[in-house]
Amino acid sequence: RRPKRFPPGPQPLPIFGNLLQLCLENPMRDLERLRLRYGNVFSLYFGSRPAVILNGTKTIREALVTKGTDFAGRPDELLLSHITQGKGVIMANHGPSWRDHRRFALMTLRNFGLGKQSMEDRILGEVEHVAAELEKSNGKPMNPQLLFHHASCDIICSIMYGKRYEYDNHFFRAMIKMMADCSKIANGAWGMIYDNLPLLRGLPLPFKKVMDDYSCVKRHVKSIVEEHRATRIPKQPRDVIDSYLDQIEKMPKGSVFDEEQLLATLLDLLFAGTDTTSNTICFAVFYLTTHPEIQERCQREIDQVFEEKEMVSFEDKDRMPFMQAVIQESQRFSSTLPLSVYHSTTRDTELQGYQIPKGTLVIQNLSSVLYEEGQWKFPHEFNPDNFFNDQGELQKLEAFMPFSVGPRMCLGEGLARMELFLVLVTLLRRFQFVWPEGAGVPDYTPVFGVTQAPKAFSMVVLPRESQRH
Ligand code: HEM
Repeated sequence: RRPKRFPPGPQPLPIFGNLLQLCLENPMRDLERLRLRYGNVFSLYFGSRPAVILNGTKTIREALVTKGTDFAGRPDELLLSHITQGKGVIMANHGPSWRDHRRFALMTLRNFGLGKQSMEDRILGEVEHVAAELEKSNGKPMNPQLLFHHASCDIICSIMYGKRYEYDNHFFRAMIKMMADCSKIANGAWGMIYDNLPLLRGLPLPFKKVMDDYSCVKRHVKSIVEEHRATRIPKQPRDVIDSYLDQIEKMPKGSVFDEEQLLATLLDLLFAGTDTTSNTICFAVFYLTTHPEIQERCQREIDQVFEEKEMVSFEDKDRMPFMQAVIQESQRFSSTLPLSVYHSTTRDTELQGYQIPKGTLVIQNLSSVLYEEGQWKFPHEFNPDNFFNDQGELQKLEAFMPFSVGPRMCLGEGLARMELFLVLVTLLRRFQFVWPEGAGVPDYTPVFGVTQAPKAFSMVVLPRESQRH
C-alpha cells in the first residue's frame, strides 16, 4: 500500500511491484497510458522500490528548477550506479564531489575550446573522415549509423586525451559496441531485472558482460592516464587528463580529486558524449533522407551562406534559422534520452500536493514534454515549423528540453550543439541523402534505451558538387 499523500498509481504485486504491467523492452506507451489515467505525477513500484514519474513541462520545471536541489540526487542501488560505483559526475550523488567534478568538467570543456576555434577544428577535422567514408559508398545504399558513432567518440577522445582512433581499430569498435549495449541494457528488461531482483545479480546474464566490458575500457583509459603522467608538463595542459592531473596537485591531500575519480569522470564524458550526439545525428540524417523537401530547404540556406565563404563555423548558425530549427526538431522528435538520467530526492519534499520522501527514485519523462499537446504546433510529426512563430522567427520554447533542466542538466550541451551543427551543415553542403528505391515506408519507431537509436536504415549518398555550380 502506498504511503499517505504519495503520488497515485496502479496496484503493485508482491516481489514484482508494477513491473509486470510494463513492457520492459519499451515502456514509453505504458507510461503515457498511466499518465492519462493518474495525472502528471504518478508512482510505480519497481519490485519493492517506489518510483515517482514526472510528466509534462510544468511539472518537470517545478521539480527540477523551482525545487532543483530537492530533486538533484541520483539513485545509488541501480545497475548504472553499481557500474560506476557512484563516482565521476553522472551517477555521483548530490554532494561536494559531484559539485566539484561538474564544475571541473564544465570549466575544462570551455578551456579546451568550447566557443573557441580549437574545438571547431577538432570537430571539422573529424567530419573530413566521415565525408571520406561516405564518398566510398559510391552511390550504393549504406547504413551510416556506426560511422556517426565512430565520429562522435573520436571527437570526445580528442578532447579528453588528444587522440583519435582509426574507424577500423579493433578496440575502438569494441568500446563503441559496449556503450550501445550498456545504453540498451540499463533501462531495458535486463536492467530492470538487475535493479529489482538482487539475487540474480551474480549470474552470467547480459548485465554481467556490460560490467566486464566497462572494466576493460577503464583499464585502457588508465593506461592512457599513465602515458600522460610520463609525458606531461605541469600547468601546461594539453587536454582534459592533463588538466585533471594539475588539479590533483593543486588540491590538498584527501580532496575529492583523485585518480579513481579521474577515471570515472573520463568514462562519464566518453559515455555521455558518444551515443547521445551520434544517435541525434543518425536521427537527423534519417529524417532528412525521408523528407527530401526539408533537406532541399536546408541546402538552399547553406548554399546562400557559403556563396561568400569556404568553411563552416559555429557562428554561422545565426544566419541559418532553418538549419537550427531542423536540428532542434530532430532532437525533439527523436527524444534521444526519453527518460533522461534517473534522479532521486535529496530530502523529504512536496510536489503538487504529494509528499515524496528523501531517497525516492524520480524519473523524468522527457518524451512527455517533447510531444506535449498544447506546447507544439505539430507535436506528433517531424516539422521544423514547430520552432517558428507566426512571424516566421525562430523562437525559444520552454518545452524544448532534450538536455533536461535544473542543476543536473546536461553539461555537454554546448559541445553537443556545436557538433550537431558543424557535422550536419558540412555533410548537407556536400552530399544529398536519398531514401533507396524499394526500401519501403520508413519506420520511425526508435529502439528504446537510456539513449534511443533509429532502427537500422540505409540511404544512398550522392555528391552535391555538380548541383551547386
Ligand atoms: C545531443 C546530445 C546530448 C543530449 C541530448 C544529452 C542529454 C542529457 C540529459 C537528458 C542528461 C540528464 C540530465 C538530468 O539528469 O537531469 C545529461 C546529463 C549529462 N550529460 Fe549530456 N547530452 C548530450 C551530449 C553530451 C555530451 C557531448 C557530453 C560531454 C561531453 C555530455 C555530458 C553529460 C554529463 C556529464 C551529464 C551528467 C550531468 C550531472 O549529472 O550533473 N552530454 N545529458
